[in-house]
Formats: sequence, structure tokens, C-alpha cells
Amino acid sequence: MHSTKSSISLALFCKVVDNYGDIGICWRLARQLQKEHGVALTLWVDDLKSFRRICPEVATDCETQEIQGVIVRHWRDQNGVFAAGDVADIVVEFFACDIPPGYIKAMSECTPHPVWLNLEGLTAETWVEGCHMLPSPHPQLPLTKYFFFPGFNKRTGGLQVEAGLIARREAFQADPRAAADFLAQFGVTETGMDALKVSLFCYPQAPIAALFAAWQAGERAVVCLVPEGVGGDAVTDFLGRQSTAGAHATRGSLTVRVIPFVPQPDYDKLLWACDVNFVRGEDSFVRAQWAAKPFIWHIYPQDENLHHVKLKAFLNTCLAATASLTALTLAWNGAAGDGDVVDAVDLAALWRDMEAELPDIARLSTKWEQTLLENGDLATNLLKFAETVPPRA
Ligand SMILES: Cc1cn([C@H]2C[C@H](O)[C@@H](COP(=O)(O)OP(=O)(O)O[C@H]3O[C@@H](C)[C@H](O)[C@@H](O)[C@H]3O)O2)c(=O)[nH]c1=O
Repeated sequence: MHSTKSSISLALFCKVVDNYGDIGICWRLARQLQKEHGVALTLWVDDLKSFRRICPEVATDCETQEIQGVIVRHWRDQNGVFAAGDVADIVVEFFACDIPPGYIKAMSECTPHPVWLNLEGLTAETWVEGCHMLPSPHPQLPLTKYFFFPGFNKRTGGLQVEAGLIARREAFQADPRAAADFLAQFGVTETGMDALKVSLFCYPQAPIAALFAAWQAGERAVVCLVPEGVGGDAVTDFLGRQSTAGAHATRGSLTVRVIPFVPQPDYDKLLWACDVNFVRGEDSFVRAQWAAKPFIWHIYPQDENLHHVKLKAFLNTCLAATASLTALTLAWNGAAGDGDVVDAVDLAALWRDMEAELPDIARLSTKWEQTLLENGDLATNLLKFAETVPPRA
């Protein structure tokens, strides 16, 4: 990974569709481009409340603020106010989020025109390799937008990974006190540290109650850490009370602890400190791969089970997806067999199979991480690509 300090400007537009992944991905990219490449970064985001959940420094009532060197603009209805002088050298729209027509018009009035990229969502499906970096000329204006796809091989833009991330993780994991000290803030005691530690971040459709039943009846002690607001009724039912941060209960071999939603850097530490991570969407899914620990992915659901295709493409690609991990992941996503809901008995058997393989899966996860690192990092790849886009005056 190399760092190219520059004085270029970049505007990143983010519409929060739901949850925290859209802003999670954009905020991570903004920080990295600013910090590692010296890019003058403006992040336009339409939902400051969601942003604040992963970055407590955000003021939700502010039009313009600077956070960690990034200019954050509240994207509302500023359509009429743009002039060519407001336009950045590189304009990135996240996930085809339709940037304001006034901004596009101002882009067309710039000389030279800015580089315009659409940063797409992550999938392991092979069709993205044919679409990565493809141009899409504007039908009326003299502007061309290019598609930029994240991905798992060199025929894509790679994944987001900050310089020094792996070294920070290795230092954390080499320090015998680091995980214990970090988890102590969530009430995990020394005895809890001997249990299998699991973080649980998923959508409400996951068969959480069946998994809890399997862990509860299992032989090995499990401590499950669930961020506040995640897990719905299954968590409330297990606790026998409201699932607010600090709530916890033990039944059989399982202890469930509700933890606060932590800032993004601490979420990495949570993944590093646990033995198995349940993750979801796009950003936590990527971070789990940089944690190099066994993980189960709950993919963002789409109509007509389109997400099952994406899920299977990833499982076919990922080196760490052993037969047992694949079977449990498919069941967790309702994608096994004919998609019937799994019962506690099925899930207990699938969990036992995967649990027996955890040391192997952990080894493969490290290997997978090494493979991914060979693709470089998305921020650097994106800037390198932007340099190759021909200027159109
Ligand atoms: C649990 C937790 C997560 N996070 C962060 C990590 C990630 O940046 C973010 C969660 O994002 P994700 O994992 O992507 O899951 P997600 O489900 O929150 O987000 C998304 O999924 C995408 C596929 C969709 O496009 C989006 O519309 C969105 O739904 O929240 C924290 O900072 N602290 C926490 O305690």
C-alpha cells in the first residue's frame, strides 16, 4: 500500500438508504483519502443522525463542520447554489445516489471537467469484473461517469483497508491484556474471557432464537455480545427484560450481554477481541475479514432472494468458507435447501460442526486476509484510476 500525498480535492456524496453501512463506508473512505493521501475532502451526507451513531463527534444540527480533517456538509436541497468554483477535482457518488442536478451542471461548466465516479456496492459476482471502470457518458452534457467496483480480486477496486490496520490488529492480539481490558468495559469478567466470545450483528430475520437455544444447551460456555438495538425479540426474550446496553443474562452455557453501539474504531477492536463474529451488510462484513477471525455473514436482504446469489458467490470465493462454515452461513441467511426456516436442532448440529473446525477456519481466515491484501486498497486504487481518466474540456 503506498501513500500519495496530493493537493487534489474530492467530493463524496452519500445518501443513507438505511442503517449504518452507507455512511460507514463513506466515512471510512473520506478519512483514509484525507489522512493517507492528503486529499481535500468534502463529504456530503443526508442523514447526520445515522452518522453520529458511528462517529459521536458529529453535530446533527450543523450545515458544515470539520471532523478529523474532513469537511462534512449536510446534504439537503442545495440544488440551486452550485457554481463551477464549488466543484471538486474528483466527484464520487456512492451507490448511484443521484447527486444534485445543479452540481452536475456546475461540473459541466468546469474546465477541465472533474473526474466523476460511481462507487458501487460490494459483491463477489464475476460480472462486476466486466463493469469495473466502464464509462457511462451523460446523455446531454459533456460529462462521463465511470463505475468503480470494490471487490475481492485484482480485476476490481479491492476493499477498503487503512495503512497500518493489520499491524494495529496484530499488536492488539499479541498483547494478552488488550482484549480482556477492552471487553471489561462491557462487563466481561476473567471467567467470561475463558468462554467462547462471540459478537452478534445481524438483521432481525436471522434465526437468533435457534442459535441461542443451541449455545444454551451446548457444552462450551459462550459469551455473546450484542450491540443495543440488534437482535429484536430473540434478545429481549432471552434477557427477560428490555435490551438496553448493560443488560445481561445467563441461561445454561450462554451469557448474552447487550453492549452500546460503539464508535467505528472500537467496533474493529470488538471484532479482534472475539473468537467468532456475526456480521452483516457490507462494512462490518469487510471489517470481519480484516479481523482474520471466523465470521458468519448476514447479507442485506433483497427482493426475490437476489442476495442469495451474492452470498453464494462470496462463499465460493472465500478461502475460509469451509463446508461447515458455508452450511451454517446458508442456514443463517435462509438460503439452505429450499430456504425453510431452520429449527434449533438443525442449527445446533450446524454450529457443532463449525465449532469443531474453528482452529482450521481461523488459519484459513489469515490466509484469506493475505490474499485480499494483494489487491491493494480501494482508496489508493480509486485515486490511481482517477489519474488515468482522460480530461474532457
Ligand atoms: C455494531 C456496530 C457497527 N458499527 C459500524 C460498522 C459499519 O461501519 C456500520 C454497519 O454497516 P454494515 O455492516 O454495512 O451494515 P448495515 O446493515 O448497518 O448497513 C448497510 O448495509 C448495506 C449493504 C446497505 O447498502 C445499506 O443500506 C445498509 O443497510 O456500523 C459501529 O461503528 N459500531 C457498532 O457498534
